Amino acid sequence: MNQPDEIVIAHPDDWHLHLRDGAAMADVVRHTARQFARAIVMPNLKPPVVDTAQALDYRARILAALRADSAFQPLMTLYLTDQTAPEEIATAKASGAVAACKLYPAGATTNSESGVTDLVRLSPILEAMQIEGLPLLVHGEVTDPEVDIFDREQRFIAKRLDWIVTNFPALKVVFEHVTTADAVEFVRAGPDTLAATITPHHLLYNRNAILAGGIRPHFYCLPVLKRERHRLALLEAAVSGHPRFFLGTDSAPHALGDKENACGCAGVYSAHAALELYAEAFEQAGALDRLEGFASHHGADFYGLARNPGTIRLRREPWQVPEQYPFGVSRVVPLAAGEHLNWRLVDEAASIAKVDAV
Ligand SMILES: NC(=O)N[C@@H](CC(=O)O)C(=O)O
Ligand SMILES: [Zn+2]
Ligand SMILES: [Zn+2]
Repeated sequence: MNQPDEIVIAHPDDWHLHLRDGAAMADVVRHTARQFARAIVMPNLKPPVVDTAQALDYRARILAALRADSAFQPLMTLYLTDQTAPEEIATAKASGAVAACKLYPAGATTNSESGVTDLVRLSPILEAMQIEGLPLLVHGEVTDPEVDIFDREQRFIAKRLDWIVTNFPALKVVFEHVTTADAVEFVRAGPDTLAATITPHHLLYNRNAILAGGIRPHFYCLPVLKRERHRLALLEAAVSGHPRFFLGTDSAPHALGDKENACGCAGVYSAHAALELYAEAFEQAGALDRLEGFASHHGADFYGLARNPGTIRLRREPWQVPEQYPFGVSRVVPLAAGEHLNWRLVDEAASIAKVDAV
């Protein structure tokens, strides 16, 4: 098979990212800024980003943490709660800085304690978002402790997501970090207002990575990795060229001690090598030519934003991923730590900052 040594694609965006805050954020944001032009920044800080004023403050802290020559643009999100006021939606839209609102079912994932407990009572907010044209981003898992953790996404589709899509036909909905064949099918069969992000870890690993041969907390995330059949369905969707599947890393760093713990946190850190990891997955599927649509076109088109000018270049140049990166007062263990990746991002653009390993 013809194996290219270089890939040049339009400057991509990350449509699902956790940057955290403070000193830890300063350490991770440059990893994202050297790869992506823009990113949808998740609002699940402690306390969460629940209104426009907080989103603007957070945005200013992100911009302050970037190198002076960086052109990276954070696209902010609001964290919906039972208390979100419908008026807040118009304020958010008018700010020009808030690109979407995030629905965390209460208790579904990291820092989701303040999330929504009753979807039907959220109707006035969803109505306002539909009118304002603000997309809804969904962590799609039911939280019922009776439901098996491997079935929580699938169950969410029938019990919740279908209801949202049916009742708010003009609302743009992104089913975030999909992990199952069921989710892929639902998005494919759904209207043009429904899209999904796919992470690099769900494309590259199945649930054996967490549990076979020992328990590996750095592969633990939510929704949890699924069996191989689901990984293959995600890979097929990502490389299919379908415009409603696009890149969202869900890069979610936690301090080493919070992962390697008797009750380890959910979240995988992938921002250090996001494009390299996606390139690995697309090459495995023999579909490197589809990477650009997935990484650089589909997301912008769905959000109704301009595609980025400029390009980035990946070279076939095997390199070893560092075991750890700095993370505020701690360290973070990245995805594929110590492993060799075949592709490497070539730093070219003036806006691309060098990031040093530990
Ligand atoms: N994906 C994760 O496992 N964790 C995310 C939250 C989320 O996206 O659900 C985090 O903030 O750590
Ligand atoms: Zn989530
Ligand atoms: Zn996330």
